[in-house]
Amino acid sequence: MRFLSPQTSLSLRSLHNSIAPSSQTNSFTLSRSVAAAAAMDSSSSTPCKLVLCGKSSAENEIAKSLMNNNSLKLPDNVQVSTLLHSEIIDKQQQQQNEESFCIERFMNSLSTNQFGRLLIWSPKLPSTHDVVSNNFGELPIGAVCVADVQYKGRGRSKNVWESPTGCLMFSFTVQMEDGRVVPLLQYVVSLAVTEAIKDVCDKNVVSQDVSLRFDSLICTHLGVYDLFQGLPLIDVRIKWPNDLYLNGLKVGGILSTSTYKSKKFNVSIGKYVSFSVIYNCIGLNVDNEKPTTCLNAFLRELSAAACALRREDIVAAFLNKFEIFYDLFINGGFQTLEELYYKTWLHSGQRVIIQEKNENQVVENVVTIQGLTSSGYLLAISEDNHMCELHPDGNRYIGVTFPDIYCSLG
Ligand SMILES: O=C(O)CCCC[C@@H]1SC[C@@H]2NC(=O)N[C@@H]21
Repeated sequence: MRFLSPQTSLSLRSLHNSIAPSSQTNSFTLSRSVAAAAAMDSSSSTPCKLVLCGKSSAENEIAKSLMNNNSLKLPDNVQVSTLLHSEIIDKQQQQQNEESFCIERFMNSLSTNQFGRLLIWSPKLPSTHDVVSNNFGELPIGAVCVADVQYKGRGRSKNVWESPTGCLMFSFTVQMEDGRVVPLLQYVVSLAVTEAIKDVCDKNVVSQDVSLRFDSLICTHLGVYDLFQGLPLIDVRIKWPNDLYLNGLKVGGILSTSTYKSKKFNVSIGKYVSFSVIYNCIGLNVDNEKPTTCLNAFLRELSAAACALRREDIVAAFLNKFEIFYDLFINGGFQTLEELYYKTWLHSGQRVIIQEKNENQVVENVVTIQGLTSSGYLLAISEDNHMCELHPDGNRYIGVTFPDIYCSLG
């Protein structure tokens, strides 16, 4: 493994142009300031509505106590109004609003033992990340927060995440004791998103009519459909470390943050333990074509008769998938998912140029991406057979076309 000195600044670009450059204009993480985004919220004086719903009576009891004790808080003194889904009288009216998240539909598709069993839904809030991170102590692990609109959406590298209707935006928590594997969890999340989208496409077969089946047959013949029946598979791919790409365009992203909690008393095992809490946040453009593309626009291009994907189905399928993957990851390590991960990411065998900047000189080296290192960075091999580790560099753009990663300390 080659180790590079801290002073060395390396940038990296692909030799192939198979992936669109990750520029600030074709992603959702536009560099508008968070303050400007917050100022856009004209209704900040009205309380933020949080609707709680449990999968079973156990989680509904937790929901009731959160509401009765006014436990849920938001930063910046944003007022919160907590409601129980079971007590909303105008449920029927809500369901008629096509754009609103259908809680019943989500709960019916959810089949997990832990993740997503307590749902917090809001028609409009600052950021789902703020809800799960500010209320960690109150919420059961795995509680999920979904918003129809965010007015203070966060992207990585302090970017703003544009969060209009049609974008699926949700966050949930995970608690882990082994800090060494925490950096790999975000890859489990990415993989669960791409697999969930495939699952939803597969399952939609039951709702298709005869004409779509006929359509599907023709397309299968043409090689567009992966399955004899079912919606065309939407092949969302992972652009390391945390972007989701469809047809060369960014369609979603993952933001994972973590905090370390030292020596808390664990009642169930009767001893003090240290652990990390990871806030996993997902933004996926399901139904809004701006500024790049969305899953449903892609589907419509494949088949005019295809049913649109619904956010409720995707979040539920994600949590179902994530629970299975998380179990494999915790019990067998990331290697249990590695093969699938490498099939899904965009980088296997990709040749990239590393630019090493030393004072005024730029030296270029070609390396080939091999996979991930045990700590979750990119493992690459140079033409003279030296291994090196490539680190992400947020959105820094160093005058090269691809990607937004560069090589730093090994
Ligand atoms: O920069 C990225 O690509 C990651 C974007 C993550 C956006 C999601 S949307 C739901 C959650 N709430 C936020 O404020 N951000 C994340």
